Order: sequence, then C-alpha cells, then structure tokens
Amino acid sequence: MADMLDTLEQTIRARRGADPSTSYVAKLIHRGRAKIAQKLGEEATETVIAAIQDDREELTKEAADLVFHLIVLLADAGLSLDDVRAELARREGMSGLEEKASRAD
Ligand SMILES: N=c1c2ncn([C@@H]3O[C@H](COP(=O)(O)OP(=O)(O)OP(=O)(O)O)[C@@H](O)[C@H]3O)c2ncn1[C@@H]1O[C@H](COP(=O)(O)O)[C@@H](O)[C@H]1O
Repeated sequence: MADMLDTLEQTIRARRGADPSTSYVAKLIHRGRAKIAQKLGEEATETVIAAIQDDREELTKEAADLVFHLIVLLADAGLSLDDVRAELARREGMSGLEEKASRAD
C-alpha cells in the first residue's frame, strides 16, 4: 500500500499549477514562499498549543495541518519528503556526537 504522505505529496505536486480559485495548494503557492512559511509557522504554533493543553484530538489535527504545510513548503523549494528521509537516514548512521557536529556545519 502506498504511504499516505507519499500520496499526499504527489497530489500537492500535481496541484501546484492548478487554478488558485479551486485549489488551496495552488492558491498558497501563488501567494509565495513567505506566505507558505507563515502558514507553517501558524500551524506549528497551533500544534504547540494543543500539545501544552494536552488535547490529543486537536494535537492530531494540528499535526496533520503542520505536515501538510511542510510538504507544500518543501515542494515549493524543489525538495521532497525523500530528501528529508535521506537526511534522517544519514543521521541514523552517525553516532550522536557526529550527528551534532554535522548539524553545526
Ligand atoms: N490535506 C490538505 C489540507 N490540510 C489543511 N488544508 C487547508 O489548510 C487551510 C488551513 O486553514 P487556515 O484557516 O489556517 O487557512 P485559510 O483561512 O484557508 O487561509 P489563509 O487565508 O489564512 O491563508 C485550510 O483551508 C485547509 O483546508 C488542506 N488543504 C488541502 N489538503 C489536501 O491537499 C490536496 C490538494 O488540495 P487542493 O489544492 O485544494 O486541491 C488534497 O488531497 C487535500 O485533501
């Protein structure tokens, strides 16, 4: 079965050039990188609030919004979830100290 995030990423990529009046992804990308980043920041804040309030249902919804907007931002920047996976896999193969040093580069 295809991973849900991979399917969503494909849909987001396909919607980038769609009509902004019918596609939220197209509308957001049309508004530019700074707007996408702003939305990601808002969703991150809402996720943090839900976590602090220990509201598991709201936390799940806000986390979904956060991941969705992160994929939109990555797509707009010409990056993909595979790039993030590769970075995480690279870190997994390192010792803790090596990983910390590589992030400081
Ligand atoms: N997963 C999502 C998804 N998650 C969140 N959102 C949208 O993110 C927005 C966040 O809510 P806000 O109130 O913060 O934003 P807003 O008021 O709509 O926008 P602003 O004017 O504040 O910028 C809402 O409009 C949600 O509908 C999503 N919009 C689309 N998708 C999926 O993305 C795919 C492509 O969607 P379209 O581009 O609309 O075809 C489809 O598979 C959709 O299911």
